[in-house]
Amino acid sequence: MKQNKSIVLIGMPGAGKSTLGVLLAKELALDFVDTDVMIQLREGKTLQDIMDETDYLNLRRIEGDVLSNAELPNHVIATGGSAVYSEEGMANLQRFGPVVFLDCSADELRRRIHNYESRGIAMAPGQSFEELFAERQALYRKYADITVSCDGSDLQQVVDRVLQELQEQD
Ligand SMILES: Nc1ncnc2c1ncn2[C@@H]1O[C@H](COP(=O)(O)OP(=O)(O)O)[C@@H](O)[C@H]1O
Ligand SMILES: O=C(O)C1=C[C@@H](OP(=O)(O)O)[C@@H](O)[C@H](O)C1
Ligand SMILES: [Mg+2]
Repeated sequence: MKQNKSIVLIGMPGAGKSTLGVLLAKELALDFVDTDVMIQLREGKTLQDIMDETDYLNLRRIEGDVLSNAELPNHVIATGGSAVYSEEGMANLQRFGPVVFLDCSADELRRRIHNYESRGIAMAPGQSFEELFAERQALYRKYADITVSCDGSDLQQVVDRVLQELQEQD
């Protein structure tokens, strides 16, 4: 594992990007950033406020802008689940290190998250969770350098698996 390299976590809401990212950063002596927090700081409001005041496409636009202009060497970068809608944003993040897709089944995500409809997910009104899941799988796979399955594994097991995959890449 090169010390000057960042790691970019992608995946569905509930996949564990934010929770796992901090643990990974500690294991690897890297800094940690959650791009959702970057968006909120820049806008001075919560993601939910942005969605309520405008719409999900505006949130995706702002997210794309933040990701495209981010300078994040030596970080574990937890993205929001909708980061993959920004081609330019993902291309920028890819400069800093490998993209790790935390791959959870729809059933597992449903078990973890009970408020999908009110969680501020950047999705079209009326779109079902299953439709969103299918639409996004293709995008996560497109950007993934490493895919780690998360079903039935606790946080530490997933962290260990990510670390192992990163070592094998080096
Ligand atoms: N491997 C896991 N096993 C069990 N619970 C998990 C796992 N990964 C994440 N969680 C839980 O799922 C919830 C969502 O995690 P979070 O890190 O916020 O996901 P994301 O940032 O990908 O939306 C949290 O309550 C977290 O503790
Ligand atoms: O997938 C999404 O549309 C979103 C996921 C959220 O982040 P997490 O994936 O960390 O929950 C956050 O960026 C925003 O509420 C939109
Ligand atoms: Mg998160």
